Amino acid sequence: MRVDVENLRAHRGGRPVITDVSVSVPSGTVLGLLGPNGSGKSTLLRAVSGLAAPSAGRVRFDGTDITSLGRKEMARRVAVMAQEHSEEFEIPVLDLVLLGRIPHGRGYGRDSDHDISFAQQALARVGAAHLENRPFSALSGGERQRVLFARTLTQDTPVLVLDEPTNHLDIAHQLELLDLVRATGRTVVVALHDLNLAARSCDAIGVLAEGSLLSLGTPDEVLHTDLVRSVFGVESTAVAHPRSGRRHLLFDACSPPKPNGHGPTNPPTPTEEEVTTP
Ligand SMILES: Nc1ncnc2c1ncn2[C@@H]1O[C@H](COP(=O)(O)OP(=O)(O)OP(=O)(O)O)[C@@H](O)[C@H]1O
Repeated sequence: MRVDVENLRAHRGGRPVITDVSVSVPSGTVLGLLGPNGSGKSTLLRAVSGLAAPSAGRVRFDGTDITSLGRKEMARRVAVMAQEHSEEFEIPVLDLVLLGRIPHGRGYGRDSDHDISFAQQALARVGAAHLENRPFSALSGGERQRVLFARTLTQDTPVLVLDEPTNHLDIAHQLELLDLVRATGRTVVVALHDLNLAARSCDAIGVLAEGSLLSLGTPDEVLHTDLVRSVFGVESTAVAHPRSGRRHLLFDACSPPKPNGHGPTNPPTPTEEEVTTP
């Protein structure tokens, strides 16, 4: 399912936080959103998933304006993994994951064998099958994150919206989760903070700064040392990964702040040697 964001603007707390963002995500591809804290990634994801109405512009799924879709129709098209979750549920993990089946007609009666098997398979895919009878509230941060991703998979939607899904995960589980995201073949919009992980796992990268889409393209097109300096205020060196050949950024130090103390300096002429990927 194709996702188109057209001239989107969004306010939070009465303040504009997304200004005129347009981006298209072809069916079955992964768009990674990068940007400093507060740059508007979560706000954009909330608009894409229909959780918050934009102040202008629109989001289309396969050409259909999502404002014309009912709640259940949306829930069959897009599953969301939010950054913050207040679920201190005492309920067993399997029951929490089964909530993902609600848009597919499950009432509040008994779960069907098909739904249970679907949820168990999702738990197995995220390496959490052994947790199915544990109370969700008694899990570690990383275990919760994997269970919540299993619930997202269990919703079985063509679009996934994931807000920092690798939070709390150890490195093996970060790589596993993002490989799994790709392997689903769904259309994915995912906010990430790790630039190299994003480069490894996304077809396209969009960089947000102060609510604007500053750069959009393939990871190799976007992730350059000058962009990293100007957006994140960090000096870096780009090298070719010795095994994959992919562009990999090594981070050195924060750039000196501007004289007014706000943010990084304007990018000077790059001094780092940049190794071009083959
Ligand atoms: N509930 C809210 N009320 C008022 N302002 C908000 C609210 N939530 C977010 N904001 C503001 O909107 C702006 C964008 O926030 P958003 O959460 O979209 O950024 P983000 O890029 O996802 O940040 P992070 O990387 O820290 O998760 C920030 O300036 C933030 O302070």
